[in-house]
Amino acid sequence: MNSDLNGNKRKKRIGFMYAFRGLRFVWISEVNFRIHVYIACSVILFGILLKITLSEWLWVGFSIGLVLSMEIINSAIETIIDYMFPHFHEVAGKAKDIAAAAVLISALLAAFIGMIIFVPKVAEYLLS
Ligand SMILES: Nc1ncnc2c1ncn2[C@@H]1O[C@H](COP(=O)(O)OP(=O)(O)OP(=O)(O)O)[C@@H](O)[C@H]1O
Repeated sequence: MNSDLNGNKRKKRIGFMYAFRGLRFVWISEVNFRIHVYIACSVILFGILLKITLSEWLWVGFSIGLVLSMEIINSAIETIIDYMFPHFHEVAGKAKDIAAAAVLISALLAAFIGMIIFVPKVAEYLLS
């Protein structure tokens, strides 16, 4: 019983290592992911400079997490499609386009949330 529990804990720790390996893989191979991380860092910097509120931080954090997660899932889908369809295939293209659409929707939502939070603050700053 006890050894089972310990075994599971060990598996969990190893699972985290696999996740970090996945993160490293996406960072190295996906330029779009790196661009999103740079944008996220800039948004966080702006948030600090413009002193956004706690609830605004929650929306910003949610948006960043959503976009990066979608980008990671998109990369996983692309990886498996590239393996299964090394040559042009209608289904491969369709699946990739659909996965890319998920990233687009999350990025549009993040941009919308970002505009609602930051545009009034930037305008106030510029007019003061
Ligand atoms: N094997 C394929 N068969 C048919 N169409 C494909 C195939 N691979 C890619 N495509 C088409 O080309 C588009 C771009 O594919 P690509 O693999 O370059 O992904 P991407 O969206 O540019 O992402 P990334 O640059 O992160 O790899 C796809 O959305 C799809 O429409």
